[in-house]
Parts: sequence; structure tokens; C-alpha cells
Amino acid sequence: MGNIPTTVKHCLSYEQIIEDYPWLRRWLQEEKIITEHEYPKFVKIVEVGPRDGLQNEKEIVPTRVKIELIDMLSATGLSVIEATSFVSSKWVPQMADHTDVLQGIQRAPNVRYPVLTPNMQGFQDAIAAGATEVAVFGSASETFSRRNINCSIDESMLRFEEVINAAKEQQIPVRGYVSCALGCPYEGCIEPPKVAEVAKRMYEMGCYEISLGDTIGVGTPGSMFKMLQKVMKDVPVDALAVHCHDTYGQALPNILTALQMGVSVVDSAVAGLGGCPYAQGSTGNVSTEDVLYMLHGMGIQTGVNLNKVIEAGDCICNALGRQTNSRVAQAKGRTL
Ligand SMILES: CC(C)(COP(=O)([O-])OP(=O)([O-])OC[C@H]1O[C@@H](n2cnc3c(N)ncnc32)[C@H](O)[C@@H]1OP(=O)([O-])[O-])[C@@H](O)C(=O)NCCC(=O)NCCSC(=O)C[C@@](C)(O)CC(=O)[O-]
Repeated sequence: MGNIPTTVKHCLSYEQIIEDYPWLRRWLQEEKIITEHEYPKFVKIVEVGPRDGLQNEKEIVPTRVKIELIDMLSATGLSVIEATSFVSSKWVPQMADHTDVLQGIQRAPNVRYPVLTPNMQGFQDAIAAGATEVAVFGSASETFSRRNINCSIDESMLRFEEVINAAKEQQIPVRGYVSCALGCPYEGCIEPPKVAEVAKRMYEMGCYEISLGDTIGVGTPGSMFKMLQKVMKDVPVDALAVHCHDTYGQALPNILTALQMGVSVVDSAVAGLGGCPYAQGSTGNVSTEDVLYMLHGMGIQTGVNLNKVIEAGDCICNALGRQTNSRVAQAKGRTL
């Protein structure tokens, strides 16, 4: 509960009064005399480590390491693990083994393994490899769209429409990303109406969920609030996810802001791996371990076992020969 006027504070039973009179609570909230956040009771974590986390690694990560990582993550209680991308290996060499990864993992019954498919070629290859869920990825920045997927926003929408229509025929669910939702490495500030427009187009085409990406991690709770406020007018909050990179150390407060606004799907990467190859300066995703620690500490359920995620993080960090970016894993002394 936020700013309560002194007079009200002095009334010892004000909490009881507003409990007894819901209309009074509503009025106090509308007038911004009190602020109250209702956090979701359950948050779905979308683990993007094996894809977003590894796509930018300079040394090619062996396929067996990727498979081992996904298999370990599959045993943590996560319900969604983004496994790989069906993109051009000339553009992103690290994801060239997509088929072997997808076919090599032990699929757990309650886990979904979406893969990125930017166009029909990617979609067809993904389906041939056994994908049962895909994601298309657009951008709210015209320049980023061209740098990332070599086409304008409008052209990307035509490609996505084709993918989504083909996916519908096969009952394949499609997730959508909107990159640069809080800033672009080339254009700087991106206005919330542009984010809302792209998110709305992708949602109306048939994406069941729209993940709003702070691709270079420049957002703050202020910009997250303004952006979500605008997007939520066009896309139902139940269909929104946030995807935060932690470049400026703002990922957790940004996620908290999104939760306060009703978002209940959060993307994160084990050990805070990651970064987009077409977003210079972008550091890792927010770490799954840190998100879990925060959510569990708030009494929000995730169904995910934090210790098991830390173990998976240890394993991939050992394979990559580097220290985890997760503050929680570091605090637990599980550094290299
Ligand atoms: C999108 C393309 C493929 C267009 O690439 P293009 O060069 O414009 O495609 P094209 O249609 O002109 O074809 C040129 C060549 O690419 C091939 N090609 C065409 N499509 C595919 C495909 N699907 N898979 C494999 N090969 C493909 C095609 O067969 C042809 O081969 P060639 O005849 O020259 O030998 C390219 O730009 C690309 O692969 N970009 C990589 C994008 C990417 O993976 N970015 C990182 C992920 S996005 C991200 O990280 C952000 C996110 C999602 O995490 C959220 C956030 O943080 O904001």
C-alpha cells in the first residue's frame, strides 16, 4: 500500500474500513490515494537459454552440450524451453545444428520446445525436424528488423503471416516476439505506439503470446510501465510476456513492474546467458535463477526447482569455461 494521507493513517482501522467497503477501496485506488498491486499467483517461465543464450557464443558450442543442457532443464519443472532456431547458418552459425539438437533431446511429457522460424523455409525445416511449436520474431524498430532478418517490418509481417497460416493448418502454436520494445541499438528510443502496433499485428495474425523484448536492456521501470500501458490497450495482458536483457541491471525491476501490471509470463535464460548477434552491446538475458529467487520470495509459484536450474547453469558454465551471470548462483557459491 502506497501513499496514505496522514489523516487516514491516524485512523487505526482504515485497513478494516477499506476491507469492509470495496467501493471505498476502488475510489482510493482511482484517486491514487492508495496503490495496491495484485501480483499473479503463478508465473510461467519461458527458458530461452539454449537458443537466445547460446546463439551469440563465439566458439561453436558442441551439439551434445546443448542437448545435455536442454535435458537438464527439462528435469527442473520448466514448462517451456526454447530449443534452437531455424535461421540461416550464414547469419547465425551457432544455431546450424538445429535439427540435431531438436532430434537429440529427450522430450519430457509436460515440456514444450518452441524453435524460432523467421520465414517459410525455417518453418518447413523446423516441422521436418519434429518441431511442435514455433516462434516468429519481429521488431518495433525498422533498422533492427533489416539488420536482424534482412527485411522491413511490413515485409516481415507478410512472412510471418505465411508462417502463421501454415502453422494453423497443422495446429502448431506460434509465439511472437517484438524486439526493441524499450529501445533500439540503431535508432535509440522507440515510441510505445510503434511497439503496440507491431504487437497488435502479430497478435491479430494468430500468435498466441507476444513477448516484448528489451533487446539491449536499456529499459527502466518507467519506460516498461509506459510501453506496457500502451500495448495492453491492444493486446490482452494474458497474452503478453516480457523478455528482458540485463545490460543496465534493470531486468528484475522491469519484470516486477510488468508483474504489477498483470503480466504473468517471463522469459529468462539459465545462468544469464545470451545476447542478440544483431544488437551490439546487448548482454545476457535476465537469469532464470534470479527471476525464480525473486518470484518464490514473493510467494509466486512457478513450478520450477531453483536448485536444479542452478545445477544446469553450473553445467553449461563449466562447458563454456565461464562464470555464471546469475547473482543467485554466485551467492550460493556455485561459481567456476
Ligand atoms: C531471416 C533470414 C533467414 C533471411 O535471410 P535472407 O538472406 O534475407 O534470406 P533469403 O530469403 O534472401 O535467402 C538467402 C539465403 O538464405 C537461405 N535461407 C533463407 N531462410 C533460411 C532459413 N530460415 N534457414 C536457413 N537458410 C535460410 C536461403 O536458402 C538462401 O540460401 P542460398 O541460396 O544463398 O544458399 C536471415 O536474415 C537470418 O537467418 N537472420 C538471423 C536472425 C536471427 O536469428 N537473429 C537472432 C534471433 S532474434 C533475437 O535474438 C531477439 C529475441 C527474439 O531474442 C528477442 C529480443 O531479445 O528482442
